[in-house]
Amino acid sequence: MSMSSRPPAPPASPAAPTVRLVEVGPRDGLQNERQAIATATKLALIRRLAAAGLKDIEATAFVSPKWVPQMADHAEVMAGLPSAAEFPGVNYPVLTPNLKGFEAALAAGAREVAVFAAASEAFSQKNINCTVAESIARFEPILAAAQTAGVRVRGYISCVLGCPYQGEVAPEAVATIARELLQMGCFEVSLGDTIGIGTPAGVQRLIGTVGEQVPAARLAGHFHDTWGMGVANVAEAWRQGVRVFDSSVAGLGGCPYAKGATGNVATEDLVWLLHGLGESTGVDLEALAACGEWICAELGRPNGSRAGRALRARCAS
Ligand SMILES: CC(C)(COP(=O)([O-])OP(=O)([O-])OC[C@H]1O[C@@H](n2cnc3c(N)ncnc32)[C@H](O)[C@@H]1OP(=O)([O-])[O-])[C@@H](O)C(=O)NCCC(=O)NCCSC(=O)C[C@@](C)(O)CC(=O)[O-]
Repeated sequence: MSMSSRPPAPPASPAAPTVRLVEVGPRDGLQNERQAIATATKLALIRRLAAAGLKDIEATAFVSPKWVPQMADHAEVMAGLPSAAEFPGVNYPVLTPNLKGFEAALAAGAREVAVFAAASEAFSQKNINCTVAESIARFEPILAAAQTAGVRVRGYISCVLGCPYQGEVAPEAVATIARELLQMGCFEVSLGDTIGIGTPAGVQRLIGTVGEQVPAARLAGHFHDTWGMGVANVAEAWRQGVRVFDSSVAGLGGCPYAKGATGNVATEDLVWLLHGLGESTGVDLEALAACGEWICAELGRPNGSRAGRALRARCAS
């Protein structure tokens, strides 16, 4: 391709981010990988993500190693995180399904945790072996202990746009759980399209309904890209006023309890979209794309980011 016909460079991101990106690659992106990934590789991924400018990097999950073996090295990951001197202002949240997980996370130095519920009873049983109401009750002592310890708690809701076991999910059910999580003390609720089945019309209905009970400023969008709607769904949620999005470098991932679900929307694709919308993310897209290429080579899997592949092709031309 000649220089003159090259596409425009990605718009640069000014210093102060206007949209917050929560990079979930080291957790959501890796939890479903069949091959055991070395802790050193996970830590190298986290370091590269921080170097690319990401400020919220979900590092691991304090879940049962019998349920998700890939996250069994959670304490080792926490022990090897970069220092605040190396990457100032970077936050490394972790998943905690119950008090046991929270206590282990706290002992390992976590300063932010996430509890995870579902808007579908069937998914709740498969994922955390309890009903939705039981899961909320399990979170109560986590929220209380976190408050005492000065730890922030994020809430996730899975299957907000459909369930792999149950099918349709009513936006009203999502709204009720979102309100409950915030009332319990979660600072934010991330709405998970776990199987990536939603479309922008569904996102519009969802945010409209949830927004009647919860301000958009307290919501995050967590879209998987299984059906190729990830970027479109982020754009719609953004249009509805959501300014926090979860994503995974190179589109890594999938959920162990949602067969066939692919990774999250790729962080590179989101950064390209958001910069194009005039938002700033604080992320260096080229460094991020290089990180995506590197982790895909490490894992021996294709790069799921369209923007990442486009940047690579441009650099190679
Ligand atoms: C919740 C449990 C633990 C219940 O699992 P359970 O088997 O019902 O737990 P239990 O309380 O009966 O305990 C059974 C054993 O697990 C141990 N145990 C109990 N708790 C823990 C813990 N925290 N850490 C380590 N070990 C633990 C406990 O000590 C005991 O050990 P044993 O006596 O048999 O040796 C289990 O179902 C679990 O770990 N589930 C996690 C599933 C998971 O990680 N899913 C993926 C993350 S969610 C997701 O990806 C969706 C999201 C967030 O990205 C948003 C979206 O896209 O939708």
